Amino acid sequence: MDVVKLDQALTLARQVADSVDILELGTPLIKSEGLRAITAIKAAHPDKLVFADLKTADAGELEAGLAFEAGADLVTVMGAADDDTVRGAVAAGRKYGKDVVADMITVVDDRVSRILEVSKFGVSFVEIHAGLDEQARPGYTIQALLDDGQKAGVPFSIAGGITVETIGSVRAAGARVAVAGGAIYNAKDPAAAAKALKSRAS
Ligand SMILES: O=C([C@H](O)CO)[C@H](O)[C@H](O)COP(=O)(O)O
Repeated sequence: MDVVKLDQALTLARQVADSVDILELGTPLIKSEGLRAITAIKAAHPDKLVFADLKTADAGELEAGLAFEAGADLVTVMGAADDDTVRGAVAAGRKYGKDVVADMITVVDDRVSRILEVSKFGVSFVEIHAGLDEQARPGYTIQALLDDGQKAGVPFSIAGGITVETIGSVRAAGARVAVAGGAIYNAKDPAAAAKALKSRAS
């Protein structure tokens, strides 16, 4: 949910809840509304996994711990961060019994090697991710993300402009989680868009 107001996020979450397993709070939403957004979404949807896309770049244990205290079930730490930042976030995950995901956004050169390194630090999975700015460049496709997921051979999610046309290939590549943002929140009918994505992913 890359909306920036909590009320928008609560509305969106309610619209799509029947079709999603995880509610992910995008980084802009957390920056705009703070950790209270995590608490509010979890309170409204206690049956869903709440994923706080912190994209932590430093102080991994501290930041991940703050999000877990607020109610997050999963948080992201930057895969490009210092090894000890990733390890710190994983330590917080172990303390709270929750999951840490290494977001591989910005890791482009030799991404598979870094995926294999961070996987050894105990993250639950890696997110192979092309951010909104990378997606906006001409010629962008999701294929390079899928190829690296298959090459790495470790649990992974894909984020990078997944659509109803591409979500089947994400599943076929073996992804554990498909993260869909704009395909849902930019749709005229987010509930119908989420339902269509789910039907193509199952
Ligand atoms: O993580 C994301 C981005 O960096 C802004 O927070 C997006 O939520 C993620 O890329 C999924 O959104 P779409 O790419 O629009 O599907």
